[in-house]
Amino acid sequence: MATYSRLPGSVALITLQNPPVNALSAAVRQGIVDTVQRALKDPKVTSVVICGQNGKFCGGADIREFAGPMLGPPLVPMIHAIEAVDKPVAAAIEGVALGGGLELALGCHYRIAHSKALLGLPEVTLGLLPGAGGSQRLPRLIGLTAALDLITTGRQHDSSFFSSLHLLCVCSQSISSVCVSGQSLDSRRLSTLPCPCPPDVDSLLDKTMVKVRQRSRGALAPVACVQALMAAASLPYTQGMEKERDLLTTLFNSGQARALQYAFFSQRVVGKWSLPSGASWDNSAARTISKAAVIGLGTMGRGIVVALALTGISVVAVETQEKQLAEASQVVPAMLQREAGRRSLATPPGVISFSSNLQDVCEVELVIEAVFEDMSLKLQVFRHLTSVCRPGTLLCSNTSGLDIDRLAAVTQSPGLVVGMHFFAPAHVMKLLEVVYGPRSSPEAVATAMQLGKRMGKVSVAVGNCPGFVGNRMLKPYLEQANFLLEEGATPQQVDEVLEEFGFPMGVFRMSDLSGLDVGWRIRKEAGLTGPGVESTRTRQGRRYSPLPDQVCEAGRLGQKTGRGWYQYDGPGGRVARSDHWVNIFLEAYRAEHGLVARSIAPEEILERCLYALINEGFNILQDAMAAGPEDIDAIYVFGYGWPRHHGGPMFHAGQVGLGRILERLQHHHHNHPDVPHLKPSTLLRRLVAVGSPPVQKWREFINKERVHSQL
Ligand SMILES: CCCCCC/C=C/CC(=O)SCCNC(=O)CCNC(=O)[C@H](O)C(C)(C)COP(=O)(O)OP(=O)(O)OC[C@H]1O[C@@H](n2cnc3c(N)ncnc32)[C@H](O)[C@@H]1OP(=O)(O)O
Repeated sequence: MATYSRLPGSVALITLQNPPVNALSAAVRQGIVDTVQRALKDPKVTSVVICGQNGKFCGGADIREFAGPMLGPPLVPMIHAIEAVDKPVAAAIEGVALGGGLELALGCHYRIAHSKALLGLPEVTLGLLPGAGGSQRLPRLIGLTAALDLITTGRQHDSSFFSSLHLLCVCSQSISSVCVSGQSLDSRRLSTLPCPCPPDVDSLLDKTMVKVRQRSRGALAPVACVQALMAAASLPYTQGMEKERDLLTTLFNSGQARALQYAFFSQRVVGKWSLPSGASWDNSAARTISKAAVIGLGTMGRGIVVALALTGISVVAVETQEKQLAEASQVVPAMLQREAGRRSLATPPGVISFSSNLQDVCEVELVIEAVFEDMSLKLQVFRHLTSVCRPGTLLCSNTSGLDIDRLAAVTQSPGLVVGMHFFAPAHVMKLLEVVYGPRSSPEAVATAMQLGKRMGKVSVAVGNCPGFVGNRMLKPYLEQANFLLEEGATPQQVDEVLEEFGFPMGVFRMSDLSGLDVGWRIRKEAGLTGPGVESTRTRQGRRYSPLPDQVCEAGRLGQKTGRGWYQYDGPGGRVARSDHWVNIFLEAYRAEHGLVARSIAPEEILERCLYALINEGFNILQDAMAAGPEDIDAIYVFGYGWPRHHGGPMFHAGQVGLGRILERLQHHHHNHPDVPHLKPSTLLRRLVAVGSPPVQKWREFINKERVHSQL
């Protein structure tokens, strides 16, 4: 709702009230309409100020309402009516003015803001465009060039940025002096102004469209934003508004908008974690960490040190190999400086000390081990840590899939051991998997989750199983990609299909980037390859492709060696080019194994890679290794490049239709009975059997099924 009060003198104050962010729900819109009317009717009122309760102007349209029918007064005529009134109206912005909130402010005649307020039009991130006049009013106020950047990226900025664009009035003036009654408001009505455009407007729009299409990888909203701004640049306001409405309707009804809105809420759902034990964010106390240590200063360790230091934590960075330590003590401060600059921090807040002595971690509150991914080495480090650290120190491992319980078992306090699985580069990537074992205490999980949040990560609590959630699902995906090569596809064909779907990189380009030796080592440890293992295509009772092992054996480890599934300009080269060697190698391989190459349709490539991955997601939910589909989807969107406009693998399964996924998995499993990952999960079958409920209902369904021992 919105409340009305009279300030001393002649100013009416309208306060938006809808905690926590004063979103423009039907009740708030109705409140605005009513209170503006009241101010207009009151002869003693000469000016109006609109503000938000609890130091927040407005977080925009109420996204929760998008799923239902539109009730209450619509936003566009409401804002238009405010702009048209003949008493000056000012928006007094504290906290946030986002989306519809900023559009409301653009309909006011004046805008003033607190220096720390954040403003922006983030609709594009929800699969929409600023559809309450924002795409037409903003460029008329700040010019087409600046508006294009803000609207197509959804970036938020503080008031000094917007003051420089003349979106805000000078803050030092009092509201009553800003809203001087009697002055003509004509020039304050943004809809009546021309849109300032640069001389090369067509070229600017064309270039922006090309850039946006490249960046958006199939997302509709950024393209629609450019189209709406083209209209603002070339059409009168009324026609521009019609274009805005048409584009918004198309976007609003698209699956992409639903996916992006789901992604918005799932990011928040995973923050409210809960464990099968009943421990959760609201009953577990997190410790505040001020001193931490990182053991191992390879690529991951260095990134983790920077991520911690950026939050203001003092870090002891330990590396026992002198050469690596010397290098890290040069590189890490430079990384920290660069990242602080990127985040507009004047000076990096945390202090880092480098050491080659494990003993130096004895005073810290939390340790993150980031040594080489080798169980015996990690066990050795954990045995050492538990003897040198103060009792009560949290011991975390950055393992990407090894058993947390085994590490916990060698310490004096297994309850204080959790996994903190970062993604490279650790100071940049948003995802953190917080891995709990049966003995991890709620306090340890809460502290790791809280620390992740402080580092700006999307932290997801996951159970302890090989590969945890993300890498466990990656395995069947990679496996299918290799089988497709055996059957006749090329790495480029597979990658093109996945990139067309929206991944920034196909599976083979991604593997080259990560290094092919990572998986090779894991397969060797699992006894799947290496000396003494017979070179067959069935291993440990299931279909196995030795292709990636053979590529590694040829010395092709990916970008770092300049050769992998593709060729590069040299070691460390970034641009992937197809390699004749790979084609010859695949032909020879198929001939050796009596395989006849067939032409494989893009649909089959996509189905087999994605549905195998999705099927493993259902198995993970069934095994209670992730609390809900939102957790899996957040992991894939923030850690594995899953296109956000497809919501995440589990959301995508719902969009495709669970019945269809089941039927296609059955089909592929029938054709490949020696591939257990294609066997449809029991949970998927159960969901289909009860009529394929929407993804938001799965968590409840799984819990019920578990109670009734159906899973
Ligand atoms: C029916 C047709 C109408 C078509 C009109 C189309 C026009 C649309 C214009 C729009 O305005 S679209 C919405 C644009 N606004 C946004 O995208 C802002 C989204 N919110 C945020 O970015 C952040 O939440 C925040 C406002 C910066 C606050 O961040 P903070 O970290 O402080 O808190 P959160 O944990 O993110 O949020 C707290 C709480 O509030 C819920 N919430 C936030 N924004 C909205 C919103 N716009 N609508 C509904 N709910 C919102 C959020 O989900 C959290 O809820 P929880 O239950 O506590 O998890």
